[in-house]
Amino acid sequence: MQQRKLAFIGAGNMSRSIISGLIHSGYDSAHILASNPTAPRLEKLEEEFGIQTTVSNDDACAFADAIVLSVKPQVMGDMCKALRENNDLEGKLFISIAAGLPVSRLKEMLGGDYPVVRVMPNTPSLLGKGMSGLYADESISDEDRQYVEDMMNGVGETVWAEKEDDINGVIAAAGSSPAYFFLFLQAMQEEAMNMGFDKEAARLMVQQAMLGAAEMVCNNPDLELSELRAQVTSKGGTTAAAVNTLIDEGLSDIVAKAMRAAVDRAEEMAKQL
Ligand SMILES: NC(=O)C1=CN([C@@H]2O[C@H](COP(=O)(O)OP(=O)(O)OC[C@H]3O[C@@H](n4cnc5c(N)ncnc54)[C@H](OP(=O)(O)O)[C@@H]3O)[C@@H](O)[C@H]2O)C=CC1
Ligand SMILES: O=C(O)[C@@H]1CCC=N1
Repeated sequence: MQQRKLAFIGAGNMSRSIISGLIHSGYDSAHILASNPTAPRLEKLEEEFGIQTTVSNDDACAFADAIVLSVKPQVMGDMCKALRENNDLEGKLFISIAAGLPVSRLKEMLGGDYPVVRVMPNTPSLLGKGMSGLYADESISDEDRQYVEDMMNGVGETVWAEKEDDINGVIAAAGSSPAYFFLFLQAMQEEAMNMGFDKEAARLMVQQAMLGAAEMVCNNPDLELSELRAQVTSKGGTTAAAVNTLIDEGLSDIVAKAMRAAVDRAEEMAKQL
């Protein structure tokens, strides 16, 4: 992997997840810096990963060859405005992980035709189990593409989006989806507690079942998901009773609507911000 000097502007949940994955994949901590207006998050990152930190985005800009724009979409405009007013941005590669902000809008915010690659990661990057969608337009050099791909492969799996709009599909399927799984597990934990298990036992059961199921999916790429389900489902048995309830209550429809809502929200943000 090219060891460029990499700055994260915005040291929140997603930056921490990527930084953790990068450090564990061998990225030199001396080549990573994070900036954030409040110090506590920075102190934690320094302690945990030995990276450099600063409360000044301008110092981050001066340090970096590549800059991950990792603030909330709603503050991106103001943050970029200050960045372009105080710094020479020529020669920097920008990597935006923000939902709903197209490359064209990011270039306007940065005030020039700088190279911008979009990455849509997810928080399991923290454990090197991330899933990221990448998008770069034709102006981005092969070297820059490779750098971003290698960086995100260091923290999980990657797919390139052919069209920029496809990034919104990545948000629905992978960026936001860990939250869907957490919600599903939470509902299962709660029901297990209603059945009399204490909180810890309820959590252990649902998390271990999920982990085993996830590993079965990953270890059997040739088996359809429906086949894995069939292997658990005895005719006239308990699984059939549960699964038929989920199907009859419209689970597929609910999931489709939820994913569509994520895409709609990303499209709405693109118009508003
Ligand atoms: N969380 C996720 O699962 C995913 C998030 N994303 C994207 O990642 C980006 C960050 O999200 P996330 O990490 O969840 O959000 P967080 O709120 O956890 O992190 C944002 C960070 O930005 C800091 N910040 C605010 N203003 C500035 C500024 N002017 N300059 C520098 N830093 C600033 C905040 O500091 P403080 O809180 O101290 O004010 C905070 O630490 C978003 O654009 C989101 O769309 C993409 C994929 C997945
Ligand atoms: O909720 C959000 O907008 C961000 C993008 C994907 C996950 N978190």
